[in-house]
Amino acid sequence: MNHVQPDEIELDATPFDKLREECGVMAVYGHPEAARMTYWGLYSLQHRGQESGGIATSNGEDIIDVKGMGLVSEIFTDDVLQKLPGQMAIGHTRYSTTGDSALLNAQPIRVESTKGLIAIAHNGNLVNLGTAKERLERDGAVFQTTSDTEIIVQLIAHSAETTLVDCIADSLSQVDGAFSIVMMTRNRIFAARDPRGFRPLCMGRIPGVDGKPDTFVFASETCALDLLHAKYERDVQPGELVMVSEDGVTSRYFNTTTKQASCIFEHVYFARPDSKVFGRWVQKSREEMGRQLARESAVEADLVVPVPDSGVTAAIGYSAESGIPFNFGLIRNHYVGRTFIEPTQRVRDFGVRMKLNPSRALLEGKRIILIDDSIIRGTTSRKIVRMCRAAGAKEVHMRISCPPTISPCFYGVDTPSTKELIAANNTIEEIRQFIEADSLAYLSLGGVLKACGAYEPHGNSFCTACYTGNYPTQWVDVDEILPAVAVKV
Ligand SMILES: O=P(O)(O)OC[C@H]1O[C@H](OP(=O)(O)OP(=O)(O)O)[C@H](O)[C@@H]1O
Ligand SMILES: NC(=O)CC[C@H](N)C(=O)O
Ligand code: SF4
Ligand SMILES: [Mg+2]
Repeated sequence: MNHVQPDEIELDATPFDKLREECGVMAVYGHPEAARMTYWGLYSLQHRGQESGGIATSNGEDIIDVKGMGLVSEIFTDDVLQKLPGQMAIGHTRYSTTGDSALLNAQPIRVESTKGLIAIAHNGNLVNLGTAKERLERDGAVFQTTSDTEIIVQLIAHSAETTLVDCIADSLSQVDGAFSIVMMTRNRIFAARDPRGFRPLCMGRIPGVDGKPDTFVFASETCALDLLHAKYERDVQPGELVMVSEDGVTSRYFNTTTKQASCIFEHVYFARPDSKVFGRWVQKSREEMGRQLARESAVEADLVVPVPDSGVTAAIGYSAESGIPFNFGLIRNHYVGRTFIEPTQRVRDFGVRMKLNPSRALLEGKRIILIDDSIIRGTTSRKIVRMCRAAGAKEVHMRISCPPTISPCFYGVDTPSTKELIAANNTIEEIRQFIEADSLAYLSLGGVLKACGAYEPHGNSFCTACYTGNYPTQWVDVDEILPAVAVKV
């Protein structure tokens, strides 16, 4: 066995200095308070990235941007928002997957190019950086940042096409990997998704009052539209480039031949349950994952206990299907963020204890089933199993609402390397011993796909590479993706 052994807690550790999940993007076209609307939207997308945030606005003549490290609410005070005039805005919340976590790489990235001023915000990760960047540098491109996102703008600037929209389509057809992007020039907004549709991106509309034109909104998740009272219209489709200008909304496709591979982990963990992602409610998928898990791995017990926050919806489904009562046996401190990508093991251990605390009144003398969405390093599970036993639980059974995570992600999720993924290096029985549970079971791959509607008519096709090691793109570092020892189920 090759376990990471949790160290003892170090009280002077700073456990929450790097809370990183995913990126979130927002765009608003045609609103007198575009910056403020974008700010509220980003607030709803804060769970997708907490390293840095930024908003760029256009007043028709110039693009002004404000970016900072930290949370959206820390960067954008009322005074700051006043400095962002204009009826168009794009925004971003970041955790880095390419390039440092530094202000330099915060987004939106604003570039004065041969094709005019362009600002861009990106969720996802490009996987053919080497070839594209080298070629651009040979052609004289000077990069301002170390992030992958700038490549898209440099490709636009160096495109031989004549119209801007053709240059954008040309650029997007040369990059590979995951990109849900919003872009802005002085007078237009663009929104696009990579041909596989890895990451979500939706479009909404706020009807204009008193004969004024409608406002168009783009966001990573529909929960951002709700806050703005924007009506969800549709998703930006994989391979689609949407443009909003004073002439209205137009759309074209820059790729129609690549097979869809939307990220299933969005439904398992990342997205908020109140969001519709890839045209499907996350709530519905997650509840169904819990139901399917109960059908696949039943166990006798007195109580179903979710690991908050991400395990809650699946636990509701598990309880409904099994008939075993549900209750919050673990209480979450809401002032602590996500823990799975904390910088060091010691810090992560401490983080789990600060974040979750058992409710002895509910657990004492009970046989409990803990439901979580994933085991990444095993830190959370091991800690909480111990905590629950210390709080008097008689038996602790662990159920996970997705298959074992055996391979890292290269498409915008900062999963740890293969050697840190517990399921890449241990059997399920070994993991059970490590987390000290009475039993452990994962949802099957077929089960998670079914729960996400993949087998329904017009169901999505998903990327499941973190469970299978089968990556939908070719441009990945092969050494890194091969599990040290594949999980023996
Ligand atoms: O095996 P580990 O390395 O401990 O990681 C797994 C845990 O990390 C995630 O939750 P997280 O605490 O990040 O966020 P959440 O509050 O949204 O559930 C995930 O939902 C698991 O609970
Ligand atoms: N997680 C993401 O979507 C990151 C976007 C981009 N690749 C960056 O690193 O800044
Ligand atoms: S590898 Fe996993 S996390 Fe990454 S896009 Fe595919 S399913 Fe999503
Ligand atoms: Mg969790």
